[in-house]
Amino acid sequence: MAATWRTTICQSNKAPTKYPKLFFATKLNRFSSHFISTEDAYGREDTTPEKPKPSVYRTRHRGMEVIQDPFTNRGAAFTWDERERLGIRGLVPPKVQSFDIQAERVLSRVDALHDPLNKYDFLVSLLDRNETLFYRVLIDHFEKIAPIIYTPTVGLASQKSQVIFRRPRGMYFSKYDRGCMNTMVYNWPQEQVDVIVVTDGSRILGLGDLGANGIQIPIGKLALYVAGGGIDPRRVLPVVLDVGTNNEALRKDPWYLGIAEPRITGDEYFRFVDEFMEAVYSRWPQVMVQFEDFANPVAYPLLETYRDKYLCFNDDIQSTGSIALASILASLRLRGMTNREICKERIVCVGAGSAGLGVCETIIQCMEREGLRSHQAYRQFWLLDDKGLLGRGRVGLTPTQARFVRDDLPDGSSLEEVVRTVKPTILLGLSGAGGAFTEAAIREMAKHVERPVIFPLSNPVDHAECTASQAIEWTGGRAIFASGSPFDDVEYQNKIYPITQCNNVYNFPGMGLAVTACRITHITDDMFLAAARRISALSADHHKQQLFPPLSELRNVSLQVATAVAEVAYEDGLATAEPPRKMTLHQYLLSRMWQPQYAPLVPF
Ligand SMILES: NC(=O)C1=CN([C@@H]2O[C@H](COP(=O)(O)OP(=O)(O)OC[C@H]3O[C@@H](n4cnc5c(N)ncnc54)[C@H](O)[C@@H]3O)[C@@H](O)[C@H]2O)C=CC1
Ligand SMILES: CC(=O)C(=O)O
Ligand SMILES: [Mg+2]
Repeated sequence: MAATWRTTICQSNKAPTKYPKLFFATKLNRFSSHFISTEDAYGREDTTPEKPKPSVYRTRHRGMEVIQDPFTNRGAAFTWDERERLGIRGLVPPKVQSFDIQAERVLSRVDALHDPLNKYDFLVSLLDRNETLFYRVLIDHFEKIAPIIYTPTVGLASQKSQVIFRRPRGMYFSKYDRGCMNTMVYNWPQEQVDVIVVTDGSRILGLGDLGANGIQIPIGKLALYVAGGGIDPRRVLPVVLDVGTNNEALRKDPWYLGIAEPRITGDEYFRFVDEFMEAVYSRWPQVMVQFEDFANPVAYPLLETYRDKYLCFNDDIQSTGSIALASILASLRLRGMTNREICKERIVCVGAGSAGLGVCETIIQCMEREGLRSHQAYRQFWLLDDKGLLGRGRVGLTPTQARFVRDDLPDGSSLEEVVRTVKPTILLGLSGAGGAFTEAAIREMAKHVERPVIFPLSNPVDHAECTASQAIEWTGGRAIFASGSPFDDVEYQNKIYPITQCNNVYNFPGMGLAVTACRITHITDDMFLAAARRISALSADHHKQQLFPPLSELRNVSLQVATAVAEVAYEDGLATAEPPRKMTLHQYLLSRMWQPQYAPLVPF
């Protein structure tokens, strides 16, 4: 983060008379051709998509401060005017390098590195130096860069966080900060924050309790909010709640940067989170909070406590539910069926934690809207956890799990037994247990259905319940496959099978854009359902067997999600911003997307 934070953005639509040359020197770079809207990074101007109006960045920094602030730094790309006016002449190499060349150089450095963790380290250090360039490269090369700053490599980075630590990013609230959080939030240098992603590190991807190392996940998610949803990078805040860790190896590691004590639990834990939420909303009443990677025993209670009180959602429960539903709806289309036929699906879900339950509950909401009664919808599901099928007689279930208890098979039945009896049409994996979809189970499933839908959604890659090639091979090429982490396309019997990534990244950036731009006051299940339907409708013939567009189209998908969410919000009276009359909702949201551009940098 920058040493000082005095840069602001000029909101003016008028050419600043003082610096006419600079203003007219502004060029639209190639992002503009895709996302022509406004060059105002905060997007508050009443600009039309057809007539982008350039803005300028104004800064109070001078000299080295300009270079050390990642929001104003441009490396060797400062123009001569900027060098002159900001006092940096002689502090940067004499050649004015173009943004394109800079991006090319970054990409070649990434390609030259072989170890994924080194790539991660290189990219995060770029983020620390030059945010605009980082986002330019990420947006232009989502498919290459996202797997480094997001799953799977972010998992490795979380495990090694104490080794690769360079400088802090985001905020840490520890159990020793109790009583101080109300004042601590004012230590964050930005006046405005639109999105907070917070974790307590208790269930990081499928890797378990990683304590304060979990901070890498909010950092990665927020990078995708910016790149995918066009959220202003100055207005995002990654947070870790360090309530201790039950990971003994971390506690014993002298390099570990968190509190090396067991986690606080029960009322003490919930009071801690309460203090955090109150502190955050006392400073930023309109911020959206995303709960991320909280272990199941606390994830649902936290969501239930706060969903009506604050502007918040749980990514693993709600966004994952939305994207999994989108994948299923898209698979219906591939199978030549209508959305209504979702009611006939027999769904086996391996994993009955936050994500598994969130996904199944979202599908049930969709089935209900397609005409099934609630109890009928629940009958279409068979859930397994680490003890096997959730059956009658099982003790210790949460209220949500208890709704899925079956009495047609014994409690604890294995996946193979369940598949043999149930003959599922859809097999979901949200267990974090790599390899949980056995060859026997998948071959058995493939005996009974023409197009088995197989979604091992656990992250990172080696925690997926099966690989893409296993699913394709064991079903003789008939599987409709999607995975949580990216897999390469599969070649099987001289045919290429493109692989869809089914990850909540297709959902949350668009949610953030809609909430921020339309000032949505409350996030509802209907918004997630609308997002799912919109994403599923994006599957197109040109994507062949892919269920929806590849990650390279994340920005457009996010815009579609935002539009669907905003439509619901306005209809339900939950959006308070008034988009300019001359714009459609879609145009307005587009105009609000931050773009990585070097707008002319001028002194205050
Ligand atoms: N693709 C995506 O967008 C997302 C994927 N996930 C992934 O889902 C996985 C689970 O996440 P949560 O539900 O939040 O975790 P959780 O800890 O709340 O739940 C895990 C569940 O899996 C069960 N389980 C563990 N080992 C098992 C085994 N061998 N066989 C059957 N069940 C087993 C547990 O009993 C528990 O019910 C993680 O790997 C996570 O990365 C989570 C959110 C989004
Ligand atoms: C993708 C995600 O949120 C998870 O694996 O937890
Ligand atoms: Mg997660």
